Amino acid sequence: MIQLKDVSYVRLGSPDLEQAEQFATTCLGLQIAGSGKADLYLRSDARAHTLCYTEGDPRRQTVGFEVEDEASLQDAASTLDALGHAVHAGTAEEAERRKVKSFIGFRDPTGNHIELVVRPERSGRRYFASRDAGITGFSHVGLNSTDPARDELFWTQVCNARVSDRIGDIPLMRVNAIHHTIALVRAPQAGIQHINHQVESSDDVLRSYYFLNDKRVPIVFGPGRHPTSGARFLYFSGPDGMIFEYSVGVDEIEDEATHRPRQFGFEPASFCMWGSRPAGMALPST
Ligand SMILES: CC(C)C(=O)/C=C\C(C(=O)O)=C(\O)C(=O)O
Ligand SMILES: [Fe+2]
Repeated sequence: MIQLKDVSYVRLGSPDLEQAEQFATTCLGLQIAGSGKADLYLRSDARAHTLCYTEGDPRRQTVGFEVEDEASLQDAASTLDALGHAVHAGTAEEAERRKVKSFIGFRDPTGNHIELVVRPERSGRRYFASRDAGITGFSHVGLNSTDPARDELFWTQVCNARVSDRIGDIPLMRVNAIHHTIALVRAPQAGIQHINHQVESSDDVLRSYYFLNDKRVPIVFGPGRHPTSGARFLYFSGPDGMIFEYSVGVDEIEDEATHRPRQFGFEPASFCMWGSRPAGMALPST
């Protein structure tokens, strides 16, 4: 079984790196960690980077997950290969661009591009926000799925993800104690459905609501509270239509052995217990 430790980074293609930088620093609040030939690295926590914009097609989206060590990476490559997933062994140059020791790439059953990485770099310097959004770190992703039941089996049986809760057929899955690191949302094609950063307090969520409204950043859901993880949240849209989420107060699963996933209906109240309705997100809005 592939033992995922944590989500590590997201790589997003963008035709306009200047616009991406502007949004990431003045709206989202990430810190520029450097730029390469066609790469813009951004930090949100102690890691050297957690988001990288690369010049190119916005449909090129990748999520990186950390595995324990080189042996685990090689085991993962064999497992995926045996199951018929084409596995790309990252070159030294590609690994350097990702600030990791080594990595492999493959596609999940929907076609999402996934990378497994060993020894992602941390920074000796603390994260210093470009705007005071209160970000404490990159925490989870929503992934599109053309068949959530099939993909849930991939993430839970081929990998070590465990379902914390379900909303309709959307599984919210953890790979460590945090309520979820991956959510699978039904969609017609592969892609990242949303990118979550944790913030320090509910005040940060609400402050950003007013701040982003002032900046004319489209708010697509919230402020609200998820009955699933208990988190207070705000979703807004960034360059190339990518949805970003701030949230605070995500539950931790206290007892791995006894936790049973709860089933929530596929209805607005399951996404927000305060009554906020998603607008422009592929979720039930009425
Ligand atoms: C998948 C939808 C968008 C969702 O937001 C559902 C719940 C939660 C939560 O319980 O915190 C998320 O943040 C999430 O799954 O991303
Ligand atoms: Fe989320």
